[in-house]
Amino acid sequence: MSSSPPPPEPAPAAPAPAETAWARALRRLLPPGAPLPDEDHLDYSFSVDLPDAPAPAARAPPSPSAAVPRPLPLQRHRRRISRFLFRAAPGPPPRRASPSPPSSPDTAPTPTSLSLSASPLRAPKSPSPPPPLPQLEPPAPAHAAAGGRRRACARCGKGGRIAVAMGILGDQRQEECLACGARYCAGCVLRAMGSMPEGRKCVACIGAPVADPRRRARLGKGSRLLARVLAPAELRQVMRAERGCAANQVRPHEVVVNGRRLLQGELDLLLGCAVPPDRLVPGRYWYDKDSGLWGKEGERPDRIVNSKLSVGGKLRADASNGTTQVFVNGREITKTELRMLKLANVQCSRNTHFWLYDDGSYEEEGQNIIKGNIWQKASTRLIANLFSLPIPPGYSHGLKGDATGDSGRFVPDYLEQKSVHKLLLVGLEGSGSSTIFKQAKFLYGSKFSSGELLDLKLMIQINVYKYLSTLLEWRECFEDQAMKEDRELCTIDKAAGETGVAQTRPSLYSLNQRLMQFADWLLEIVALGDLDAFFPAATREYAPIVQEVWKDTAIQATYKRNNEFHFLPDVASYFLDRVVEISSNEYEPTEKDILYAEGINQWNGLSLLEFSLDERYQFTDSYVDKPDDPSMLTKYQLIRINSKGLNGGLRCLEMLQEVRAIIFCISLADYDQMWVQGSGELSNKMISSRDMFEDVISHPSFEDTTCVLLLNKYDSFEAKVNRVPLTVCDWFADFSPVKPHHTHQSLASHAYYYIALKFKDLYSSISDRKLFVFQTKALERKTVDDAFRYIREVLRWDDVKNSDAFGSVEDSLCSMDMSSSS
Ligand SMILES: Nc1nc2c(ncn2[C@@H]2O[C@H](COP(=O)(O)OP(=O)(O)OP(=O)(O)O)[C@@H](O)[C@H]2O)c(=O)[nH]1
Ligand SMILES: [Mg+2]
Repeated sequence: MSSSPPPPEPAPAAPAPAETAWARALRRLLPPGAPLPDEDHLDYSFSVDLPDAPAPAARAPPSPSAAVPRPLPLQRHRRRISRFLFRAAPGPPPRRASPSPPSSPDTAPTPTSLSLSASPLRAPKSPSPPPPLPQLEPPAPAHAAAGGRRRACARCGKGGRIAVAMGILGDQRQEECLACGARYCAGCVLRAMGSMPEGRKCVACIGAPVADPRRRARLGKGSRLLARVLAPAELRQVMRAERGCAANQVRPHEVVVNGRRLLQGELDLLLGCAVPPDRLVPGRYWYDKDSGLWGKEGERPDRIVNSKLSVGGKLRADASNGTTQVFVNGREITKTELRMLKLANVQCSRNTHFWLYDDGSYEEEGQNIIKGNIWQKASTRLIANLFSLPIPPGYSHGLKGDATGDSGRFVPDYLEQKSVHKLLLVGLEGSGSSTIFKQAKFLYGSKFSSGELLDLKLMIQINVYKYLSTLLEWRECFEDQAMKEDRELCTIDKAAGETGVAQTRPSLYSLNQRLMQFADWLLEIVALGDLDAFFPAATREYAPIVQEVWKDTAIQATYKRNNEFHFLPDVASYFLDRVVEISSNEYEPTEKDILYAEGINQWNGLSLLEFSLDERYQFTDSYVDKPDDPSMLTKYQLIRINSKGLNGGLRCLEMLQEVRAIIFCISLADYDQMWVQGSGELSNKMISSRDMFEDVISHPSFEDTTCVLLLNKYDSFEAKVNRVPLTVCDWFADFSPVKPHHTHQSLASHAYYYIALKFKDLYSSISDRKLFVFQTKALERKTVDDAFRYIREVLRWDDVKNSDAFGSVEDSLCSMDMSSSS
């Protein structure tokens, strides 16, 4: 908090006398007493939670008696965890920066001001914060702001900047002519554009081409204004005409293929073939007739179109600016293509010349022997997909089932030829990234296949043994500790003159001999790293004894002290309670088991999920003609890499091309947890997450990539933060919340905003972009759905921001959904 500027003081509840209609309406949307945000400095870049929980005590930090376990060098234990033993009491109270002085309401941030700086239009009673979707427009593009009149309606002259600001509340938006760029307000658009036989064009512009190529991005995409003035069926017809009419198509002379301008017949051939270049815009392209590879001049291929089309000139060796000295059909390929071929085990030394055919088969020039088929292997298609190289459409169907797991479900049709937003989901182990992935699969993907379920089942079964071994290790530590104390007592008694031999007695943590034998055996296996090998043969055989050990009073007593140790997930008891059921042959993981399981499959490395989201967004009345045309839906590809996969200097991130957004997942509840870093050092888990976050966002591959931070496990965090002070994490040492009486902000919300701002500050110190933050409880599906819709809005807003740089898309859908955060 200290690093962020002091938030504005809460405004008085009554509206100021000079308030505008805009301000009055906005105030109705805000919680009582909330100050109006500064119109020019709205920040929607993080979601907020205006809690419905009653306010706890006025001064928030919990008492020092809620001591947090601190590291205690107890003894060198023979097993791995002893080094990391912690105990709660007796021991020094948690270290705090200093007893925080009572902060004055003037200087400390108030919950109200926090919420407002975050998202003023957040509905107060929602359990999880929906994306900040005010019906506000983004700030005027630079040219419009400067010119003012530029936004006036070309017919009635009304509008301009203030009217657009009024448009925040709904009814003064404008529509732009695709040809000349004139803008019309809702009242004039139908008169100015008539029946729109070619879509959004002034009557006088009918027949004229779409002058600015950047306006092409809007072709066929509806807008809120049109949705208001036209009936849905009419709007669909207009959008279809806009996409399909001849005048709006690219013109032959605007398209250069292999160094030659196209003729009308060639363009017709290109656009009329079964797999045409998607959304062809004016530009210079190269085309490999034999393989069907197609790309922009000087760049790697970006799609595969029909082969053998007689269009354009001859393919040149330097068409894609390759520098690899490896040639495919006469073109020197790019480094990315070479990397992909190498990973696909295609032998390509320097000066190799290949012939590649449209079915993926290839041969070396002059040898006349087909050496293989590059598209046949699922792994090659995956790699191509990750490198954003195109894949032929024919390969998405028949071979879908030839690999297991999500990473085996490659590339449905749309992935090959249409634009897909790649979302990279990462986070430290246990942050919940795989839970979010699984929720996304439940929400938008297909059902878990039988192969995937089997993987999950094996993973759950083996994890039960891991949980038990963790408990057994801690039991040993506690037993040693208890015996040591007992011996000390005996020594004192002896010194006091009592007779008898000082003998250590079994403690609460002692196991009987039979169980002890099993425990020793299991711990040996774990210590040797053999659990995976010994499993799954032992599952069913040992299930009854695992159950017996779990129910034993010694283990239950150990489990009761689980707040004193780490590395045991909350879900351990959920699965251990059902060990016999889980270990049976017939066991099938339920939906809840799948979510609770830690991971996605046994390898738990890389997983892919392709999906699209329903365009009708709950917080807006945005309109897209989706029902008729599913191809209009934006497609996403969620790529989840677990933290182990990111080890080794994040090298695998270099392979990922064109990632549209990083979704970084952090568990809020990690602030008091410990974590063994790659170096073997023990550190606070939140700080380890922070370090990983820094590494990922400063990776050169993601310089221009949008980042959304998901602060997950808010449920655990809410429960924990009242017990364990946030300040136990050194990074949060200056957290000192103040609770003004007129708000109902809980300590958890305070702490959440504080953490969000810490990350935002960190991000802005590294990047000149804005960090978007969203709160999730990944076990609650709705919050994950909200998170993905939020991410969609962030990306749309990004698009609008970019388009606004060209001054062309003020009226696009996106502009209504997400306002500026700059
Ligand atoms: N209480 C609570 N538990 C959660 C939440 N999200 C995930 N979990 C649980 O936390 C555990 C770890 O979550 P994962 O999704 O496996 O974490 P991860 O980031 O995938 O970690 P790795 O797979 O180990 O890299 C699982 O048992 C989840 O059920 C949450 O929001 N609240
Ligand atoms: Mg996991």
